[in-house]
Amino acid sequence: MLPFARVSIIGLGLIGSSLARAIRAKMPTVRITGTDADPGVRERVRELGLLDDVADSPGAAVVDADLVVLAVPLGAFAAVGAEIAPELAAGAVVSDVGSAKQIVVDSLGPLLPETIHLIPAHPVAGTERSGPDAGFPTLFEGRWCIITPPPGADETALARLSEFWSRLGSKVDLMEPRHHDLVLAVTSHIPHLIAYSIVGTAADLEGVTRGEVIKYSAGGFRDFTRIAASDPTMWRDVFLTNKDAVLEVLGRVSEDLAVLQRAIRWGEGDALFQRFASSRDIRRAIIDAGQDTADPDFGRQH
Ligand SMILES: NC(=O)C1=CN([C@@H]2O[C@H](COP(=O)(O)OP(=O)(O)OC[C@H]3O[C@@H](n4cnc5c(N)ncnc54)[C@H](O)[C@@H]3O)[C@@H](O)[C@H]2O)C=CC1
Ligand SMILES: O=C(O)C(=O)Cc1ccc(O)cc1
Repeated sequence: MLPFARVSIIGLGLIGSSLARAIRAKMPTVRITGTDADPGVRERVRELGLLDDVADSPGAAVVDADLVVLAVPLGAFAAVGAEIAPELAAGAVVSDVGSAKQIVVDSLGPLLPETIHLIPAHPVAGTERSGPDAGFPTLFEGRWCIITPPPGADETALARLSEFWSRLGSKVDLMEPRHHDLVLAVTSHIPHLIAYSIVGTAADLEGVTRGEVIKYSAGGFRDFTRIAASDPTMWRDVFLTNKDAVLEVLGRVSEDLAVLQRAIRWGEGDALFQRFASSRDIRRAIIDAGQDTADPDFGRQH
């Protein structure tokens, strides 16, 4: 039996539209409704035929749904929560795909009626692109989905959401929300911050023209520009909502950079070598774990 029969998706950009496509592909009998604040996005999703019904408001989109998934930037969660709360069917599961998790419990929890089960989740899968045309049905295949149930969460609701993501091809892990935020600060949020920073530095550097940066960009810089092309609204909200963990990790990154700076200044080749050699080990471990999405074999190992 399917874990959910009527799924509603609020926010139909990269992740929301990928979710709709994946549900269509893996659970074709599920009825999918949803909405987006942008009328142009609603129109495009209607043209693409991704949903059974595109509603004009979040309230109308969630009526009768047994699973509601918020796929909007984290800064919009409280507003969406307030709009859907009065319309939710008793017993519905409310979940999300947000990149930070404690904020979801804090912002949505107090707004939802007692009959509703809040089970936040984060598919650790995405790209630097946004909008409904950027979505694709295989986005979640072979990727982790981290579920962060609040203390005392309903076991049946949790099991149904785990089954839902498994059917979409994801590997499911459970984590405490604050721990998720610390782990993702180091593996995703700080790397994005460094990319935004280094691309900004290159653009502002006196004595090097923008034309030279573009013409002579080596692979490393090009990889940073891909990440730094990610959606500014989404990432502004990630840093504002995962502030504590990001600042904690950023403090460590600054200290470690200062150590490297000092080693370069004093010609400490051994220290640089040791550091670079242990970083290479982490890269190899990622490839061995089948987590390198640039690998042409990615997905085949799963
Ligand atoms: N982009 C990525 O690679 C990943 C993003 N996420 C999370 O997924 C969520 C959505 O991100 P994307 O799909 O990438 O962004 P996106 O920009 O492609 O789509 C977001 C959509 O939400 C809509 N929206 C904004 N405020 C709204 C509101 N109040 N009511 C209804 N719709 C509203 C926008 O019009 C837009 O179409 C974010 O919370 C992000 O943290 C999670 C995993 C990966
Ligand atoms: O495109 C990339 O490199 C990403 O890192 C995608 C991504 C962005 C945000 C998430 O919460 C999860 C994955």
